[in-house]
Amino acid sequence: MRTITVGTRKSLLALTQTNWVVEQLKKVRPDLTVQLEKIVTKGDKILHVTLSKVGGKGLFVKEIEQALLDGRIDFAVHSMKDLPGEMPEGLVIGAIPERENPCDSLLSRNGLSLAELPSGAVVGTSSLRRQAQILAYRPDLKVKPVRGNLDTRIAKMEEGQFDAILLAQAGLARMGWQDKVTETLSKDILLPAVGQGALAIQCREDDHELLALLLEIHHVETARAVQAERAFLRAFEGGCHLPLAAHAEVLGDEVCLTGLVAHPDGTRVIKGIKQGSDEKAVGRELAAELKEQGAGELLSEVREGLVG
Ligand SMILES: NCc1[nH]cc(CCC(=O)O)c1CC(=O)O
Repeated sequence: MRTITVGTRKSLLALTQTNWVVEQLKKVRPDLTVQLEKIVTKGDKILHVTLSKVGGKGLFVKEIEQALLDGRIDFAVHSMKDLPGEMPEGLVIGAIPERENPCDSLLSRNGLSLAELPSGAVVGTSSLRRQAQILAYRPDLKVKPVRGNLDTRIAKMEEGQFDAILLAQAGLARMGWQDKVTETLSKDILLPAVGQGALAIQCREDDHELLALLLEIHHVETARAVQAERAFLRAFEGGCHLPLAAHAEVLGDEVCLTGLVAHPDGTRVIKGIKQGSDEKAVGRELAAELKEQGAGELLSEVREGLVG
Protein backbone atom coordinates (compact mmCIF):
# COMPACT_ATOMS: atom_id res chain seq x y z
CA MET A 1 0.00 0.00 0.00
CA ARG A 2 1.12 3.58 -0.71
CA THR A 3 2.30 5.91 2.06
CA ILE A 4 -0.74 7.53 3.68
CA THR A 5 -0.66 11.22 4.57
CA VAL A 6 -2.73 12.01 7.63
CA GLY A 7 -3.94 15.53 8.29
CA THR A 8 -4.22 16.67 11.88
CA ARG A 9 -4.69 19.79 13.92
CA LYS A 10 -1.68 20.70 16.02
CA SER A 11 -3.34 20.58 19.44
CA LEU A 12 -2.15 17.91 21.82
CA LEU A 13 -5.61 16.31 21.84
CA ALA A 14 -5.81 16.24 18.04
CA LEU A 15 -2.31 14.73 17.78
CA THR A 16 -3.11 12.17 20.47
CA GLN A 17 -6.33 11.14 18.71
CA THR A 18 -4.62 10.93 15.32
CA ASN A 19 -1.73 8.88 16.71
CA TRP A 20 -4.20 6.55 18.40
CA VAL A 21 -5.95 5.89 15.10
CA VAL A 22 -2.63 5.31 13.32
CA GLU A 23 -1.69 2.79 16.02
CA GLN A 24 -4.98 0.94 15.59
CA LEU A 25 -4.39 0.79 11.84
CA LYS A 26 -0.82 -0.48 12.31
CA LYS A 27 -2.14 -3.31 14.48
CA VAL A 28 -4.12 -4.48 11.46
CA ARG A 29 -1.48 -3.60 8.85
CA PRO A 30 1.97 -3.59 10.52
CA ASP A 31 3.74 -2.54 7.30
CA LEU A 32 1.64 0.62 6.95
CA THR A 33 3.65 3.83 6.41
CA VAL A 34 2.09 7.16 7.34
CA GLN A 35 3.24 10.75 7.48
CA LEU A 36 1.57 13.53 9.46
CA GLU A 37 0.63 16.88 7.95
CA LYS A 38 -0.24 19.51 10.56
CA ILE A 39 -3.00 21.94 9.67
CA VAL A 40 -4.06 25.11 11.48
CA THR A 41 -7.83 25.73 11.47
CA LYS A 42 -9.86 28.86 12.09
CA GLY A 43 -10.96 27.45 15.45
CA ASP A 44 -7.32 27.16 16.48
CA LYS A 45 -6.58 30.77 15.53
CA ILE A 46 -9.40 32.56 17.33
CA LEU A 47 -8.83 31.30 20.82
CA HIS A 48 -9.82 34.50 22.59
CA VAL A 49 -13.44 34.66 21.39
CA THR A 50 -16.29 32.61 22.84
CA LEU A 51 -16.94 29.93 20.23
CA SER A 52 -20.71 30.31 20.30
CA LYS A 53 -20.20 33.94 19.19
CA VAL A 54 -18.00 33.02 16.25
CA GLY A 55 -21.10 31.27 14.97
CA GLY A 56 -18.93 28.41 13.97
CA LYS A 57 -20.28 25.27 12.45
CA GLY A 58 -17.20 23.32 11.48
CA LEU A 59 -14.65 25.82 12.73
CA PHE A 60 -12.13 23.07 13.30
CA VAL A 61 -12.67 21.16 10.09
CA LYS A 62 -12.95 23.44 7.02
CA GLU A 63 -9.22 23.72 6.25
CA ILE A 64 -8.82 20.00 6.78
CA GLU A 65 -11.66 19.18 4.41
CA GLN A 66 -10.07 21.41 1.76
CA ALA A 67 -6.74 19.58 2.17
CA LEU A 68 -8.58 16.27 1.64
CA LEU A 69 -10.34 17.54 -1.45
CA ASP A 70 -7.03 18.91 -2.84
CA GLY A 71 -5.36 15.54 -2.26
CA ARG A 72 -2.76 17.05 0.09
CA ILE A 73 -3.84 14.57 2.78
CA ASP A 74 -5.55 11.16 2.59
CA PHE A 75 -7.47 11.06 5.83
CA ALA A 76 -8.12 13.12 8.91
CA VAL A 77 -9.26 12.24 12.41
CA HIS A 78 -11.91 14.51 13.87
CA SER A 79 -13.70 14.56 17.17
CA MET A 80 -17.13 13.49 15.97
CA LYS A 81 -18.75 16.31 17.89
CA ASP A 82 -16.74 18.95 16.01
CA LEU A 83 -17.87 17.59 12.64
CA PRO A 84 -20.82 19.46 11.08
CA GLY A 85 -23.94 17.47 10.23
CA GLU A 86 -23.40 17.88 6.50
CA MET A 87 -20.40 16.49 4.68
CA PRO A 88 -18.89 18.27 1.64
CA GLU A 89 -19.37 16.60 -1.75
CA GLY A 90 -16.67 14.03 -2.37
CA LEU A 91 -15.86 13.28 1.26
CA VAL A 92 -17.14 10.53 3.55
CA ILE A 93 -16.69 9.24 7.06
CA GLY A 94 -14.61 6.16 6.27
CA ALA A 95 -14.72 4.74 9.78
CA ILE A 96 -15.96 5.41 13.29
CA PRO A 97 -13.82 3.62 15.86
CA GLU A 98 -15.18 2.45 19.22
CA ARG A 99 -16.38 5.29 21.38
CA GLU A 100 -14.66 6.47 24.55
CA ASN A 101 -16.71 7.48 27.60
CA PRO A 102 -19.26 9.99 26.18
CA CYS A 103 -19.92 11.81 29.46
CA ASP A 104 -18.91 15.24 30.64
CA SER A 105 -16.77 15.62 33.70
CA LEU A 106 -16.35 18.20 36.41
CA LEU A 107 -12.88 19.28 37.48
CA SER A 108 -12.92 21.37 40.62
CA ARG A 109 -10.24 23.18 42.54
CA ASN A 110 -11.02 21.77 45.97
CA GLY A 111 -12.22 18.36 44.94
CA LEU A 112 -15.85 19.36 45.49
CA SER A 113 -18.50 17.51 43.53
CA LEU A 114 -21.15 19.39 41.58
CA ALA A 115 -23.63 18.98 44.45
CA GLU A 116 -21.03 20.24 46.94
CA LEU A 117 -20.00 23.43 45.11
CA PRO A 118 -21.06 26.43 47.20
CA SER A 119 -23.72 28.79 45.96
CA GLY A 120 -22.16 31.40 43.64
CA ALA A 121 -19.23 29.16 42.69
CA VAL A 122 -17.86 29.99 39.23
CA VAL A 123 -17.96 27.20 36.67
CA GLY A 124 -15.99 27.59 33.44
CA THR A 125 -17.49 26.44 30.17
CA SER A 126 -18.07 28.04 26.77
CA SER A 127 -20.58 25.41 25.77
CA LEU A 128 -24.20 26.58 25.83
CA ARG A 129 -25.20 22.93 26.17
CA ARG A 130 -23.18 22.52 29.35
CA GLN A 131 -24.16 25.95 30.65
CA ALA A 132 -27.89 25.30 30.16
CA GLN A 133 -27.90 21.94 31.87
CA ILE A 134 -25.66 22.96 34.77
CA LEU A 135 -27.84 26.01 35.46
CA ALA A 136 -30.99 23.88 35.22
CA TYR A 137 -29.55 21.62 37.91
CA ARG A 138 -27.83 24.31 40.02
CA PRO A 139 -29.33 27.75 39.21
CA ASP A 140 -27.28 29.23 42.05
CA LEU A 141 -23.95 28.68 40.27
CA LYS A 142 -22.25 31.22 37.97
CA VAL A 143 -21.12 30.17 34.51
CA LYS A 144 -18.23 31.98 32.81
CA PRO A 145 -16.70 31.34 29.39
CA VAL A 146 -13.35 29.59 29.15
CA ARG A 147 -11.45 28.92 25.94
CA GLY A 148 -8.20 27.30 25.00
CA ASN A 149 -6.87 23.78 24.77
CA LEU A 150 -7.57 21.29 27.55
CA ASP A 151 -4.32 22.06 29.38
CA THR A 152 -4.93 25.83 29.19
CA ARG A 153 -8.42 25.45 30.65
CA ILE A 154 -7.20 23.23 33.47
CA ALA A 155 -4.41 25.74 34.26
CA LYS A 156 -6.95 28.60 34.38
CA MET A 157 -9.01 26.64 36.91
CA GLU A 158 -5.97 25.74 39.00
CA GLU A 159 -4.89 29.42 39.02
CA GLY A 160 -8.24 30.26 40.59
CA GLN A 161 -10.04 31.90 37.65
CA PHE A 162 -12.76 29.27 38.12
CA ASP A 163 -13.90 27.08 41.00
CA ALA A 164 -14.61 24.30 38.52
CA ILE A 165 -14.63 23.60 34.80
CA LEU A 166 -16.57 21.16 32.64
CA LEU A 167 -14.79 19.05 30.03
CA ALA A 168 -15.49 15.96 27.98
CA GLN A 169 -14.29 12.88 29.83
CA ALA A 170 -13.14 11.36 26.53
CA GLY A 171 -10.58 14.05 25.77
CA LEU A 172 -9.08 13.74 29.23
CA ALA A 173 -9.05 9.95 29.00
CA ARG A 174 -7.25 10.02 25.66
CA MET A 175 -4.63 12.34 27.12
CA GLY A 176 -4.22 10.06 30.14
CA TRP A 177 -5.48 12.80 32.44
CA GLN A 178 -8.38 10.91 34.07
CA ASP A 179 -6.85 11.62 37.48
CA LYS A 180 -7.74 15.30 37.03
CA VAL A 181 -11.45 14.46 36.95
CA THR A 182 -13.33 15.20 40.19
CA GLU A 183 -16.66 13.80 39.07
CA THR A 184 -17.96 12.12 35.94
CA LEU A 185 -21.41 13.61 35.49
CA SER A 186 -24.34 11.32 34.85
CA LYS A 187 -26.25 11.69 31.59
CA ASP A 188 -29.34 12.55 33.64
CA ILE A 189 -27.62 15.73 34.82
CA LEU A 190 -25.52 16.58 31.79
CA LEU A 191 -26.57 14.91 28.54
CA PRO A 192 -23.51 14.74 26.23
CA ALA A 193 -23.06 16.54 22.92
CA VAL A 194 -23.95 14.71 19.74
CA GLY A 195 -21.03 12.41 18.94
CA GLN A 196 -19.10 13.19 22.11
CA GLY A 197 -16.43 10.60 22.83
CA ALA A 198 -16.45 9.25 19.28
CA LEU A 199 -13.95 9.90 16.49
CA ALA A 200 -14.67 10.28 12.79
CA ILE A 201 -12.12 9.35 10.18
CA GLN A 202 -12.81 11.40 7.11
CA CYS A 203 -11.47 10.61 3.64
CA ARG A 204 -12.29 10.93 -0.07
CA GLU A 205 -15.23 8.79 -1.14
CA ASP A 206 -13.34 7.38 -4.13
CA ASP A 207 -10.27 6.25 -2.17
CA HIS A 208 -11.24 2.58 -2.15
CA GLU A 209 -7.85 1.30 -1.06
CA LEU A 210 -7.95 3.44 2.07
CA LEU A 211 -11.64 2.81 2.73
CA ALA A 212 -10.98 -0.95 2.82
CA LEU A 213 -8.27 -0.41 5.40
CA LEU A 214 -10.38 1.94 7.54
CA LEU A 215 -13.17 -0.62 7.66
CA GLU A 216 -10.91 -2.72 9.88
CA ILE A 217 -11.26 -0.27 12.76
CA HIS A 218 -14.92 0.62 12.22
CA HIS A 219 -17.19 -0.05 15.22
CA VAL A 220 -20.73 -0.76 14.13
CA GLU A 221 -22.48 -0.08 17.46
CA THR A 222 -20.76 3.27 17.89
CA ALA A 223 -21.65 4.18 14.32
CA ARG A 224 -25.33 3.32 14.85
CA ALA A 225 -25.53 5.39 18.03
CA VAL A 226 -23.82 8.34 16.36
CA GLN A 227 -26.13 8.06 13.32
CA ALA A 228 -29.16 8.48 15.58
CA GLU A 229 -27.59 11.45 17.39
CA ARG A 230 -26.56 13.16 14.15
CA ALA A 231 -29.97 12.65 12.57
CA PHE A 232 -31.41 14.43 15.61
CA LEU A 233 -28.84 17.25 15.21
CA ARG A 234 -29.51 17.68 11.47
CA ALA A 235 -33.24 18.01 12.11
CA PHE A 236 -32.44 21.19 14.04
CA GLU A 237 -29.75 22.37 11.61
CA GLY A 238 -27.69 22.62 14.75
CA GLY A 239 -24.04 22.73 15.59
CA CYS A 240 -22.00 22.22 18.71
CA HIS A 241 -22.52 25.91 19.50
CA LEU A 242 -26.22 25.39 20.29
CA PRO A 243 -27.74 24.22 23.59
CA LEU A 244 -28.64 20.85 22.13
CA ALA A 245 -27.62 17.43 23.43
CA ALA A 246 -28.20 13.83 22.40
CA HIS A 247 -26.90 10.46 23.37
CA ALA A 248 -27.83 7.04 21.99
CA GLU A 249 -27.14 3.53 23.16
CA VAL A 250 -27.51 0.32 21.21
CA LEU A 251 -29.79 -2.23 22.88
CA GLY A 252 -29.84 -5.42 20.87
CA ASP A 253 -31.28 -4.55 17.46
CA GLU A 254 -32.50 -1.14 18.56
CA VAL A 255 -31.03 2.22 19.44
CA CYS A 256 -32.34 4.20 22.39
CA LEU A 257 -31.85 7.94 21.93
CA THR A 258 -32.19 10.65 24.56
CA GLY A 259 -32.20 14.21 23.24
CA LEU A 260 -32.72 17.67 24.62
CA VAL A 261 -32.86 21.31 23.70
CA ALA A 262 -32.55 23.93 26.42
CA HIS A 263 -32.54 27.64 27.04
CA PRO A 264 -28.94 28.73 27.75
CA ASP A 265 -29.95 30.06 31.18
CA GLY A 266 -31.37 26.67 32.17
CA THR A 267 -34.91 27.92 32.71
CA ARG A 268 -36.35 25.66 30.01
CA VAL A 269 -35.33 22.13 29.14
CA ILE A 270 -37.23 20.14 26.52
CA LYS A 271 -36.18 16.51 26.71
CA GLY A 272 -37.34 13.22 25.27
CA ILE A 273 -36.40 9.63 24.63
CA LYS A 274 -37.10 7.36 21.67
CA GLN A 275 -36.23 3.80 20.74
CA GLY A 276 -36.36 1.96 17.43
CA SER A 277 -34.43 -0.11 14.93
CA ASP A 278 -33.90 2.56 12.24
CA GLU A 279 -31.39 4.92 13.80
CA LYS A 280 -31.91 7.85 11.44
CA ALA A 281 -35.68 7.62 11.86
CA VAL A 282 -35.27 7.55 15.64
CA GLY A 283 -33.24 10.76 15.47
CA ARG A 284 -35.67 12.53 13.14
CA GLU A 285 -38.74 11.42 15.09
CA LEU A 286 -37.36 12.46 18.45
CA ALA A 287 -36.50 15.86 16.97
CA ALA A 288 -40.05 16.17 15.62
CA GLU A 289 -41.48 15.35 19.06
CA LEU A 290 -39.34 17.99 20.75
CA LYS A 291 -40.30 20.51 18.06
CA GLU A 292 -43.95 19.90 18.92
CA GLN A 293 -43.04 20.95 22.44
CA GLY A 294 -41.47 24.20 21.18
CA ALA A 295 -37.83 23.18 20.72
CA GLY A 296 -37.63 24.83 17.27
CA GLU A 297 -38.75 28.24 18.58
CA LEU A 298 -36.45 27.91 21.55
CA LEU A 299 -33.43 27.37 19.30
CA SER A 300 -34.49 30.21 16.98
CA GLU A 301 -34.50 32.54 19.97
CA VAL A 302 -31.04 31.34 20.93
CA ARG A 303 -29.73 31.80 17.38
CA GLU A 304 -31.04 35.36 17.21
CA GLY A 305 -29.43 36.12 20.56
CA LEU A 306 -26.09 34.86 19.27
CA VAL A 307 -26.20 36.86 16.07
CA GLY A 308 -27.42 40.06 17.73
N1 LIG B 1 -15.09 21.25 21.58
C1 LIG B 1 -13.74 20.84 21.71
C2 LIG B 1 -13.63 19.37 21.89
N2 LIG B 1 -13.84 18.53 20.88
C3 LIG B 1 -13.74 17.24 21.35
C4 LIG B 1 -13.42 17.30 22.69
C5 LIG B 1 -13.24 16.16 23.60
C6 LIG B 1 -13.25 14.80 23.00
C7 LIG B 1 -14.59 14.31 22.52
O1 LIG B 1 -15.66 14.81 22.88
O2 LIG B 1 -14.58 13.35 21.74
C8 LIG B 1 -13.33 18.65 23.05
C9 LIG B 1 -13.00 19.20 24.37
C10 LIG B 1 -14.15 19.27 25.32
O3 LIG B 1 -15.29 19.47 24.92
O4 LIG B 1 -13.92 19.16 26.53
